Amino acid sequence: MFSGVPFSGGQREAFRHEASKGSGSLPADATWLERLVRYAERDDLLLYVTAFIGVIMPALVYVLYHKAHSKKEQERLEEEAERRVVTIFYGSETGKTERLAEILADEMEDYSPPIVNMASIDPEDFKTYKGVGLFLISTRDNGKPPESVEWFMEWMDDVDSKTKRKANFRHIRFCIFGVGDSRFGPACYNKAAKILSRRLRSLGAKPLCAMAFADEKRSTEIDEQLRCWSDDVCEVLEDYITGGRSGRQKGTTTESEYDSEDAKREKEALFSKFLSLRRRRRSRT
Ligand SMILES: Cc1cc2nc3c(=O)[nH]c(=O)nc-3n(C[C@H](O)[C@H](O)[C@H](O)COP(=O)(O)O)c2cc1C
Repeated sequence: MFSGVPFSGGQREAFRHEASKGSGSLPADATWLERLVRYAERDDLLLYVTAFIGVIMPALVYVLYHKAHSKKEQERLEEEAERRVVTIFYGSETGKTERLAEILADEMEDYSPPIVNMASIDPEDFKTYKGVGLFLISTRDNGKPPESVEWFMEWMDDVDSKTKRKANFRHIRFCIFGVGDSRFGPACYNKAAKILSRRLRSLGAKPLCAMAFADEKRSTEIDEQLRCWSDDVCEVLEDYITGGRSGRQKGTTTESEYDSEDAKREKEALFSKFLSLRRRRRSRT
């Protein structure tokens, strides 16, 4: 019986036929699924199919996982790159602030910031901006912003009242340098810069540093006042760009700090002190 003589081809076929009969012929009312399974069982088809799935599925899962992961990583890198973009926005009535914007761009050449006149901002582009905005804005008659920029200020107010949420500009970080003259009185002094700051914050944008005001009344030239500010900004920017990914970074001013009148006065006083110290140091050399 166990002579090792293999079955002949005819015997094997007959055996298979018997086996298939033995596994039970399907009842007449068998469902299509049962028929399909029975059909697949024949000639080891089911075995091949399951073996194939067993090999292919893990490979497929691996490929899909890898693809999803690398897409996420790419998105993260793109977001990071957008966060590092620095743009100088200016609003100017007679051109002085525009000139300051050019000086600032030179001072910050490491960041190669483009200079954008706020009068020609595209609102749709601005809505998707995720970088740092350095805003330079002057104030004209009775605390008004430059005429060419009025629409932008109103648009920000409008977006705010329409969306009623702070999501839109939450990625934007900003620093503001107001250009004005304190001889126009405290109510009007650098009022446009103050309004701009309020509007940006009400839309969710976050200040990176305390607002600074150039005062034409000071004996220090406004160019020099700007240069002092840009030194501060460079430091804060470096912190921001190389530092934490979100929330408060070193040098970031929280809203409450920013809002506090005392803090503002203190910073103004410090800025003036800093300017006169620097002036004295320069005159000595
Ligand atoms: C007619 C006139 C009105 C001004 N009104 C204000 C004012 O209300 N508040 C303020 O801080 N500065 C005021 N300033 C000072 C300007 O903001 C300052 O001269 C500034 O450098 C102008 O910059 P710009 O040429 O970029 O607009 C006024 C200047 C002029 C000539």
